[in-house]
Amino acid sequence: VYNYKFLPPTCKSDIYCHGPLIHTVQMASIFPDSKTFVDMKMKYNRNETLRRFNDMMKKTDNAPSRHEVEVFVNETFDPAGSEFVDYEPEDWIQKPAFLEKVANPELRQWGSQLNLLWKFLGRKMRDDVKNNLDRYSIIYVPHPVIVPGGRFREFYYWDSYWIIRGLLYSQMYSTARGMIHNFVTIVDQYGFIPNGGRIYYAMRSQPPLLSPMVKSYLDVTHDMQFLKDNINTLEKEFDFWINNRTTQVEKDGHMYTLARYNDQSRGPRPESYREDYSSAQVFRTEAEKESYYGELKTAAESGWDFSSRWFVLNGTNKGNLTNLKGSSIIPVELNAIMYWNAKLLEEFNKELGMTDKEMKYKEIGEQWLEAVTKVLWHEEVGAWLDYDIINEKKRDYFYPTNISPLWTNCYDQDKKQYFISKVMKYLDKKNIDVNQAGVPTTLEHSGEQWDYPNAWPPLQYIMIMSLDATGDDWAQQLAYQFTEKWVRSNYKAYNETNAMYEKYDATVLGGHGGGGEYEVQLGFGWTNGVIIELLDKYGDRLKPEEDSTDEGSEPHTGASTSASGHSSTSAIAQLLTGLLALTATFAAGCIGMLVYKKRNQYEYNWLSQQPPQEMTVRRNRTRTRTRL
Ligand SMILES: OC[C@H]1O[C@H](O[C@H]2O[C@H](CO)[C@@H](O)[C@H](O)[C@H]2O)[C@H](O)[C@@H](O)[C@@H]1O
Repeated sequence: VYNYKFLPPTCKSDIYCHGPLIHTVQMASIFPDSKTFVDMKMKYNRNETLRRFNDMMKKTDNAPSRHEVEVFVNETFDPAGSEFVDYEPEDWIQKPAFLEKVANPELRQWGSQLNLLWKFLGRKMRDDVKNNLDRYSIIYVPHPVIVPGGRFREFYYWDSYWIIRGLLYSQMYSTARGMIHNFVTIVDQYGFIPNGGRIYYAMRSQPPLLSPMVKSYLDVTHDMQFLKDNINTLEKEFDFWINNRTTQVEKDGHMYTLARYNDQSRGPRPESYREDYSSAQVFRTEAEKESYYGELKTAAESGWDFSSRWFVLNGTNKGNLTNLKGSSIIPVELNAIMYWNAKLLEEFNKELGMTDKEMKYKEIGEQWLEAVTKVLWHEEVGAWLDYDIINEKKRDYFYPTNISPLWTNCYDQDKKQYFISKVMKYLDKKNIDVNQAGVPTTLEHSGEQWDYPNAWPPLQYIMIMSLDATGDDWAQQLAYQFTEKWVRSNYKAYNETNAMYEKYDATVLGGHGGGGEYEVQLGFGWTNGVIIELLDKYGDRLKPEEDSTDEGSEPHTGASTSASGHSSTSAIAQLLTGLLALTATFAAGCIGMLVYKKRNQYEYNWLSQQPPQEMTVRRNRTRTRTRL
């Protein structure tokens, strides 16, 4: 029986996290997205807010209508997003060096527009937040942040890794430094980094990428003082994962320590309260319901919310959300990242002359590498695989993360060729490259957003950088093929809809992703960061679309042929068409930006998904209406 009684709620607040108020408001369905309510600011202090709520309940005999709840919310709360003021990053520059590396003029122009988007994703908190913290659900941070976009109005932990790398390529060093420093202050306060910048996320984290963020920053700035000032905090964050997220796995008579995602709190996710509470009704007992809530939050901690990757049904990945068992799965990338953390802490301490600590982390790294290899590597498969603790067996399903130990060098470097050739054969067998627009998240079509056919920026990045990091020709060629598909698809979607998406469709060139519990979001922090880095790395040879002179590119299916038929036109016509399209896109972009500047920043712009207009976006060869 799940012992939930001693678990704390998702946060202390009886407005934003638990208790009758959030239950009544969220179950009344006054907003299409449950996250809207928990992002609203209280007009009054907690006691007064509760007094008004109790009054309303008394007047309505504890059964308020939807309208009565709506009136209460409008009278007692300010709109979501009230914590921010307009902010344009001070270190933004118009022509960062990465643009010079992009040979193709269309892609260079696009890169320039992506660089511009940092201005529209910047958020700075009002002073009032600091002075009246108890009226907000936002977690106060001292420096401005770049947010993902749309409904995601606050920082997200793992998203920030790709955002910060993008900022560094855009030469926005002080914004990047500020974001990392925000995380440092949060670890000092909470002991770890929450999933996102809201108190309702404060009992779970996301993949631990703080030390890798610091490494990215140091590689560019060599700011050793920053490292010296913050090394203890980086170690503290690592300790959180070691102390709260590891478990023992037995293999061939030996015990190994490995990490897993594992939320330890009570109640539904406040930002998806109605969804969680309603779907939990299939369970009979409180203990079963609480265990289910725990699994939902554990999946959210992984960043893959939700996916068949966390379904365990009779030892398979079939089922639905009620079969979530992520806390009993040892995930490959989390352990590859834990190894990376240990190696970075070893390296950082070495640079600071802290020999004892350098040795300590060296030893932890060695133990992790051994555990990952013994428990997660499978020679007969040719890949690392997640491990199912319940059924004591490997989960032999394709995920891009199955090769993530190549990204973090979490394998025996003396056997590099052995690992590379095994992995290349594995990928070949899985036929991943048949998809024309990227690498799918899984091969399961569950309808969840972290499943087929969705393709996510961080997973493309992990796949590409894993292959590239090997230094092997064959692997690097495949990395480039994946890059080409991804860049072309993102570019096509941008040209057609003037938007960058949080996720795409691996099977449709220019198609955005879908599924899951909320509408696909625009903006979008990690998407822009990944594309900027790929433009920097491969910009010398990337082209926006396949042309007849392309060599070495894979044959594409008919659906991937350019909608404008460029391949059959002459070079001059191509150039003119390109220039025309570019001017039109740029003009549309400028108009979009002007509209954006004129409207309320949070409620009526395309970054926050509110519609100045409706547009049609192609998806899976049918046309669906998407609000921009
Ligand atoms: O509100 C539902 C869930 O939304 C977030 O998850 C998704 O967006 C995040 C921001 O881009 C991203 O980090 C995550 O991988 C996505 O699945 C949030 O992180 C979840 O906790 C939340 O329940």
